[in-house]
Amino acid sequence: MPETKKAIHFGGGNIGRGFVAEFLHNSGYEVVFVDVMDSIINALQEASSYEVTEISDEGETKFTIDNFRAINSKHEMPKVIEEIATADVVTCAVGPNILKFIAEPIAKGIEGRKKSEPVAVIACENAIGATDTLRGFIEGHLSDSIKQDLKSKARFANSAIDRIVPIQPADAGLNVMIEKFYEWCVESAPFEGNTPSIQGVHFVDDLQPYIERKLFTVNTGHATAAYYGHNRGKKYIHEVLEDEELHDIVQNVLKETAHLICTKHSHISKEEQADYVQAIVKRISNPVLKDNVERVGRAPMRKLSRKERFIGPAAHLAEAGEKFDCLLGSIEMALSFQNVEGDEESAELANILKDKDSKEATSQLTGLEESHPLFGPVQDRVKAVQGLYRVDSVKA
Ligand SMILES: NC(=O)C1=CN([C@@H]2O[C@H](COP(=O)(O)OP(=O)(O)OC[C@H]3O[C@@H](n4cnc5c(N)ncnc54)[C@H](O)[C@@H]3O)[C@@H](O)[C@H]2O)C=CC1
Ligand SMILES: O=P(O)(O)OC[C@H]1O[C@](O)(CO)[C@@H](O)[C@@H]1O
Repeated sequence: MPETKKAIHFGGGNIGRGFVAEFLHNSGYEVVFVDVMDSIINALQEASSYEVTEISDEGETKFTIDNFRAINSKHEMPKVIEEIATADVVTCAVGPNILKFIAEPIAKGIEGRKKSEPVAVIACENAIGATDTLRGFIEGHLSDSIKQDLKSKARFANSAIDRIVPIQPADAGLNVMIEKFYEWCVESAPFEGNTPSIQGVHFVDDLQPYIERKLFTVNTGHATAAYYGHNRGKKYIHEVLEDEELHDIVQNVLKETAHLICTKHSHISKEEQADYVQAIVKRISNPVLKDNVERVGRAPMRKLSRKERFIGPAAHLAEAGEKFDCLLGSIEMALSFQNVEGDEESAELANILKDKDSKEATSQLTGLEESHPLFGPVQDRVKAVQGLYRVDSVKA
C-alpha cells in the first residue's frame, strides 16, 4: 500500500480550511492543522469531518473533508516540529504579518528532517513573494550547515492564491462556504521536475505575471470597493458594486492597473485582461457571498505598503509617466479606513495620521522615497485625509 502523504497547514481559518485543506485532502494528503486559536483547534480535534460548500450561479456543491488532525502551537510546539520533520508539504494561510511567527517551528522541523525527500514549503498568502519572505525568516533560525544543503531538506515555492471566502456565519462551526471559482498558481522551478501532486494547482514557470495580475486586479478592485463602500456607509461588497457611481470607480481603477499589466507582461493581451477584469467584477458583485466591506478592507496599513495592491501599481505607472489618479482615489479611501472595530491596523493608521506630519506619514505608510514621482501626489492625499493643509504648509 502506498504511504499516505502528509501536509502540515498553518492557519485553520477560512482559506486554510476552505481552500488549501480541501485541495490537499482531495489529493490524498492527511492534513495536520496548526493554529494558535483554541476554539478552532479544539473543534478540529473533536470533529472527524467538516463540510466545504462551494457556491455559484448554478447552485451549491458540498464536499466532506476528513483525514485531518490538529495541533495547538501555543501549547504543543514540539509536536508541530516533529510533524514537519516527516511531512511532504508545509503550507500556510495565516496572513503575511504572521509569517515571522511560524518560521521557527518550520526551521526546527527542517533541521530535524527524518524523510529523505525535501519538504515542499508553499505560503498561501495575498502577497508577492510570500514564500521567499517566509524562507528568509526560516533561514534566520537555521544552522549554517543546514543552510548550505537546504535544497536536500526543503524546496520553497511562491504561490498566488485566489478564492473568496467571506466571514462565515456564527453558527457555521468548522464548515466553510466558499465561492466555486479558484486559482492557485505555484512556481514549478524550485521542484526541479518533482512537483508535489496537488490536484487543482497550476504549476507555472514564471509566477510574476500571475501574482501581479491577481493582486493588482482582484485585490486592487476588491479593496477599492471595500474602502469606498466603507466611506459611503455600505455594509456588503455587492451593495458597493450595485451603486452605479462606485461601480464605475472600481472599473476605472482597474483600467489603470490593466494598462500596467498589459504593458509589463506583453503576452497578456488587452482583450484577455479586459475579460479577466469583468470576470472579477462579476465575482465580487455576487450577493450570495455577503462579503463585509470591513473584512475586505482589513489591515489597511498592509494594503497601503510599498509592494501592495495600490502603491505597487501606482508607483510603476508614475515611474512610466502614465495615469494613476484613480488609484490615488483608492489610496485616499484606504487612508480613511480608520478606527474600524476589531481592526488593529485601522487604529494604528488613525494614530499615525494624527501624530505625524504628512511627509512622515506618507513615508512610513507607503515606504516611498521622497524623490519618487508618486510621493508628492500621495502626500497630497494624506494631507487631504489629515485635513491639515495649513498646518503642513507652515511646517514645510
Ligand atoms: N479569505 C480569503 O478570501 C482569502 C485569503 N487569502 C489570504 O489567506 C490568508 C488567511 O486569510 P483568511 O483565511 O481569510 O484569514 P483567517 O483569519 O480566517 O485565518 C487565519 C488563521 O491563522 C491563524 N493564525 C494566526 N497566527 C497564527 C500562528 N502564529 N500560527 C498558526 N496559525 C495562526 C488564525 O488563528 C486564523 O485561524 C491571508 O494572507 C489572506 O490574505 C488569500 C486568498 C483569499
Ligand atoms: O487579507 P487580504 O489580502 O484582504 O485577503 C483576502 C482577499 O483575497 C481575496 O480572497 C481574493 O482572492 C479577497 O476575497 C480578499 O479581498
